[in-house]
Amino acid sequence: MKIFSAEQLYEADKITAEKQNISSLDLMERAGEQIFKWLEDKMKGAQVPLHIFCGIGNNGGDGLVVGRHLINHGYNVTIYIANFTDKRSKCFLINYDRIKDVSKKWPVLMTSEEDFPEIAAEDIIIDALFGIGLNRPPEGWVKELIQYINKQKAFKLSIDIPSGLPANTPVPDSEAVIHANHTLTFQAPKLAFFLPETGVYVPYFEVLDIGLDRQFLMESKPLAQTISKMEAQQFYKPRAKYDHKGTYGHALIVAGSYGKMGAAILSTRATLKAGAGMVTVFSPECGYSILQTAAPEAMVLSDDEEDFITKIEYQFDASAIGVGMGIGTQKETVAALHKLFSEAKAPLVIDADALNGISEDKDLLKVVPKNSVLTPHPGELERLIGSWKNDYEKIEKARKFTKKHKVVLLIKGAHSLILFEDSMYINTSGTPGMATAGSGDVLSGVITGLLSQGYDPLLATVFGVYLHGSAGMLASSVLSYEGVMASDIADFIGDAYIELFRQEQPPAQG
Ligand SMILES: NC(=O)C1=CN([C@@H]2O[C@H](COP(=O)(O)OP(=O)(O)OC[C@H]3O[C@@H](n4cnc5c(N)ncnc54)[C@H](OP(=O)(O)O)[C@@H]3O)[C@@H](O)[C@H]2O)[C@@H](O)CC1
Ligand SMILES: [K+]
Repeated sequence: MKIFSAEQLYEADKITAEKQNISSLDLMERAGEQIFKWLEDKMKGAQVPLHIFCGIGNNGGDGLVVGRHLINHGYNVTIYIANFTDKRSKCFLINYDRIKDVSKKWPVLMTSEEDFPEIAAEDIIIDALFGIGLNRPPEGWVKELIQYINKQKAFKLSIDIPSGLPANTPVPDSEAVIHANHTLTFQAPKLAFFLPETGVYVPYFEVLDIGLDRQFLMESKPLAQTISKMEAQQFYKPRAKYDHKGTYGHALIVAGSYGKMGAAILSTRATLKAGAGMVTVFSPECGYSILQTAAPEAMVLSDDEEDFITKIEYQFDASAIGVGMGIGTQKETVAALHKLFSEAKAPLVIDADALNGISEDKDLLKVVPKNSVLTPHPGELERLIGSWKNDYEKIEKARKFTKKHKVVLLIKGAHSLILFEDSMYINTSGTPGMATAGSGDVLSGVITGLLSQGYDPLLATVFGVYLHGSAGMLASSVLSYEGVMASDIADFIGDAYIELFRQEQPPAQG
């Protein structure tokens, strides 16, 4: 799914009105009706008190449309207008006026803290204070209203975006944002929903299609693209009957050091599970017996040095190379990486200690081959690109890095981000169960396994991250979030492939 900026959505709004020959008011009616239908479907007439807090812009206008439909259908509704300026939008005013067609109870005008209402824990709050038009921090009693709403135990449903949160720019005041339980957003998800600093305000959201012009949306370059099952299905390369193990390549995994052989086992197993035809692991001597026992399907080459890697030698044409998992940053190891990077003919996945090596030794960065995949977690990323003030600055700096070094950058997190040239992909699979040691080693293995089968580096990364997250979700569904270990994620990669094409069961009749 494409993610657009607030500016693009305003533009889409304008073009839609022109092309469909409708007014902004009609579009607001559509948007409000969609929210109403969603609520009606859940509430089915229940008389739970609903408190709708409206601003004076078009987000407030949406709130008024929802309120009108709810009142019309006999729901128990109170509408409040946060009258923070006199500059009310035209569509707001028309919908304000329309309330009198359905009720004698005029909305409550709020002008200070004294107007804040009592709200019971069982009630429902609908937040229509600010939408994507927020352009400065909420101040004074409006900020207090947001904080007052946050203190309530009642369920909070935000319209379009939690009020106080901008769609795709930094939060002006993190103490003045609605912590929504659920958000119903129009047409496309907003970038803020997926970033670690702002995603906390949007634990759950649904996208409501309000029929904005398809052609405009298709032709506009989005800020980012989310990857879910539908997109991932299209990435899959089917296998042919007469393919053999050579078709899927011979991957090289360079991993492990004394006390960290687990990283080598996990990435090796994940490379095989993702479908590489053959895998050879290169490790220090201490890893030889361990790997032969723990990963019997793989071949093992070992260094002369017992505890860490000092020179990486292999006599075969590797189809892909995954390097860095648990190798440490001994200076001999970093020197061996120099040679590996300079001579490598296969696409590379560079992870963990190999990334730390790059951050410490700028000469090593110079020999990273073009189109390599770098897979930092936030700490490793900071060592690569320096610190950032907020998630948007992080993305900007990371993008500069990918363009300068011509690499694919995968920033790991709850929603991993993949940056390459001007594109950004956001993964949507995964669970908190994957926040466990070794999960990253499995991910590097999956991407290496896909590269080995001929997926190009960007596709291998985007698809690999999706499969890894899906394997984590499947493992969590059987083992619980707490019970999932990295080796379980590797074990469920096969299920993640099957899940790609599993049909959703239709709901049972009656
Ligand atoms: N195409 C679409 O996607 C569709 C969008 N629709 C809906 O429209 C929403 C966007 O509406 P919007 O542009 O009127 O802005 P919104 O967020 O309601 O209000 C902000 C207003 O308040 C002001 N203001 C800003 N910051 C402030 C602050 N801190 N403290 C005080 N005031 C502040 C600012 O005015 P200013 O004072 O700057 O003149 C601005 O006018 C969108 O989220 C969706 O719900 C649908 O109806 C249909 C299709
Ligand atoms: K809102």
